[in-house]
Amino acid sequence: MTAPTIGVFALQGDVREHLRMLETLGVKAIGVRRPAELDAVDGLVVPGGESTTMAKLARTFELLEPLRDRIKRGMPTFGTCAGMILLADRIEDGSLGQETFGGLDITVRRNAFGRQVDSFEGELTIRGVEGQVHAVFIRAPWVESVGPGVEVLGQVEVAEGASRIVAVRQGPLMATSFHPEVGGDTRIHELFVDLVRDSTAGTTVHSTS
Ligand SMILES: NC(=O)CC[C@H](N)C(=O)O
Repeated sequence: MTAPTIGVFALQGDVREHLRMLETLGVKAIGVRRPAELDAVDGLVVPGGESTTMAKLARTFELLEPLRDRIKRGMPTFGTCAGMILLADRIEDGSLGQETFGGLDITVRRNAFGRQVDSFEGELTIRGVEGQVHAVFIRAPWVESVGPGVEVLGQVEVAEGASRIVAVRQGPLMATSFHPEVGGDTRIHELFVDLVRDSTAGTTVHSTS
């Protein structure tokens, strides 16, 4: 099978790190700034950055509707941090009126971890990845609630006995609150590349939950 082409939404955000990670995995990786580039990809990464700006730029560059359409038609898409916000169907209060690409039946809270722990790192267990994953959170969102079709892949403990969801999957859509493109661990990207390969091979992607 030929290697899939995976795009990285490239109007704003940590584009380069994702491209490098995907190339390490033997995938053809391209930046997506225009509808024609979106047409050329089998899957898309929406990176971290600033979600309000990213949505506005997507609209300006006439990518917003084509993106929504591709996601609706089942394009495997992986959102990290701001990318998670953009894939969410709902944003908790404070961001009323903010547009998203949507697709994931989740409600997210932006900048959820608060000022004091604005940015932090930790070891997480992620479903589908053996052992621990070192996760870097930068003004990260968390997932407040998930719909019935959403599989929780990872959580982080925020207080004794209280955890928040930071990684999810729904069919061909995946999202993490943290930045898996930082550092040399390619395993989260591998999960996504597998989703893209399954989808280009024409197999149905089943949720394991
Ligand atoms: N590192 C990030 O992607 C931060 C996301 C940013 N706080 C937002 O709300 O868009």
